[in-house]
Amino acid sequence: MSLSQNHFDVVVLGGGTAGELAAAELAHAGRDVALVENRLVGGESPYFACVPSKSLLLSARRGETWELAVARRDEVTGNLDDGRAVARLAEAGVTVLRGWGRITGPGVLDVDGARYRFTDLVVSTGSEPAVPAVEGLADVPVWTSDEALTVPDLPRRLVVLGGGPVGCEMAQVYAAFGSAVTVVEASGRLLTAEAPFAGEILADALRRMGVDLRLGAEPARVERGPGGLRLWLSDGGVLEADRVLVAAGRRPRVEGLGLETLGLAVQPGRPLPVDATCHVHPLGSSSFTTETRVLNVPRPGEPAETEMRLPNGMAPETVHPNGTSAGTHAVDAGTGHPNGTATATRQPDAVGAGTQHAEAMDGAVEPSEPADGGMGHPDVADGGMRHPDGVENVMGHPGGGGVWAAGDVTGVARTTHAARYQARVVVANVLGKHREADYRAIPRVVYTAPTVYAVGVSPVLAEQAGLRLISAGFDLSGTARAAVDADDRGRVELYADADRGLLVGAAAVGPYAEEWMSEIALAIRAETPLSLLTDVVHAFPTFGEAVEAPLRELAGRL
Ligand SMILES: Cc1cc2nc3c(=O)[nH]c(=O)nc-3n(C[C@H](O)[C@H](O)[C@H](O)COP(=O)(O)OP(=O)(O)OC[C@H]3O[C@@H](n4cnc5c(N)ncnc54)[C@H](O)[C@@H]3O)c2cc1C
Ligand SMILES: NC(=O)c1ccc[n+]([C@@H]2O[C@H](COP(=O)([O-])OP(=O)(O)OC[C@H]3O[C@@H](n4cnc5c(N)ncnc54)[C@H](O)[C@@H]3O)[C@@H](O)[C@H]2O)c1
Repeated sequence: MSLSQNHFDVVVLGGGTAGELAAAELAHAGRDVALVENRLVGGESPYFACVPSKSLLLSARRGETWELAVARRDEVTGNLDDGRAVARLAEAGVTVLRGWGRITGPGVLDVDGARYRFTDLVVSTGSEPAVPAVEGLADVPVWTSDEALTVPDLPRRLVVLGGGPVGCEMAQVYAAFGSAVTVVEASGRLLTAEAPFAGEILADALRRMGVDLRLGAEPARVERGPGGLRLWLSDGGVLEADRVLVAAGRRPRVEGLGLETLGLAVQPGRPLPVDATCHVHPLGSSSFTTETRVLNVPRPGEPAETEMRLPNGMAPETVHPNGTSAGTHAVDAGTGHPNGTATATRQPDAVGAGTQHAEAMDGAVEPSEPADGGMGHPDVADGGMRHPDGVENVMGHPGGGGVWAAGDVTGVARTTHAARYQARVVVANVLGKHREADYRAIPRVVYTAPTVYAVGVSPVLAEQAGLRLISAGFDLSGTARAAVDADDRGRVELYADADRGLLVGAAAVGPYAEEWMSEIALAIRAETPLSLLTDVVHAFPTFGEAVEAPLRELAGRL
């Protein structure tokens, strides 16, 4: 039972991929949950990011017209109507609070002037585009991916700032439909975080489409010229454009949330630091770095982070040894919503009447983020335990409640699948079933043609972390499938940790690499011995056969 009429067991701040999933699963598990969303329930992925970009890329591959591509894109994004998503949450028993949510003190939430109370808080506020400080840029109309993926315009000349995943996908889309595209990338190559061969093959594919790549340059100044926009580059080049698309990275959304009132030292544009359970720590108290998250091994000179490791053979979800009786949390798991009706009459403190429930219940088209989209049945059992490590100090609740975070706001992995994974970790821990995230094998995919797939440790990361890698590669042109498909662009590289004798990373460029490389993600995550991997038989003729030779080579060298 709730402590009072305006009290929720859990408030989920931000209703994107992570928030939607966490809210639905916690409600399924019987918790009294409110989800606060300022824009569209579903967040970036179904409306402004993954789904529209993949739809446009597919239309480009099929050779459709721009008009057809835009119509198809708008259909799969449900014409930006989140009614169906809201209805699904209501059915799960989640109260959707529309507006900007802000924490005003321990256990207190303000949503546009209405006040609520809560025990646990899940921060899933996502990220926003980072706009570089370039003279004149703020004075001219620019696109971010939000506009590039929602408007019907096809600029004649498009300059894309940034050659990361967003910049490369968008450059390919607009070039395919006829825009004259220039990509300005500050570093010397595309996809700088990945193995160099990946960016090189992609650069070649984009150049063949007519994309002008200005690598190692950045804009120094932008201004309106007589016939459009003019950009002066750091390398002396000058570009004319009708539109500038900023794809220069994203910043975790941590400002204006009131997290400081919980004792959290929020830094603008910096991720909320979380531990392996996705529990938020005050800055400085967490020693986790991106490198150690991905590597799960200590960097030279760093103490081992045993929390992040999984003992051999142990499943990732384990019951915490201390977790069986720590809870004095005032939640009655038996009073959840049988079918979503219980939340419809909730009154906020500052609002006298009216419902705070989902607004738009009758949306037309289902945004097509695949699979359970946050509405799947919870994959964790209920429990009465609380997080054991001092959460009450942060929240000011003697005896219960924690601050958790999932998705882009954590700065970890920053993909939809990672957001969902972290949301599940949060759900388990809020329910008192200790679960730790393992980020060793989260795939990173750029859905261009050819596709770029990477997982685990990249050569760049290994160098930063001082890890000794042994690598072996194979060109897709060596497979029979490439001959059959008349498409021989691509390559696979596999990376093993020389000291541990294990496969720890991989990169592949090629048609549908995101599908046939999944087994490598499993091999990395499961720490499958190379001797076993070399015994796996692949169907003939497939691109998947390309991993066999490098696996044998690595096994022979280790
Ligand atoms: C162009 C582009 C393409 C991408 N393509 C892919 C892809 O193909 N595959 C992939 O895996 N990933 C892709 N990504 C990344 C993916 O979109 C994100 O990792 C994912 O959407 C993050 O989900 P999230 O729940 O953390 O945040 P979001 O989906 O951003 O949700 C956060 C939500 O919180 C709301 N919010 C924030 N603060 C408040 C507040 N105070 N009160 C109320 N509401 C608030 C926001 O309105 C938003 O709806 C892409 C990203 C971009 C930009
Ligand atoms: N398919 C996918 O999974 C997918 C697709 C798109 C985006 N995403 C996610 O979206 C996030 C954002 O992607 P992104 O590509 O915007 O960011 P990014 O940080 O990956 O890449 C940004 C690029 O912009 C460059 N840059 C920065 N400032 C610049 C400047 N002033 N001039 C020129 N270049 C500049 C950087 O060197 C970098 O290469 C990523 O975290 C990514 O994981 C995922």
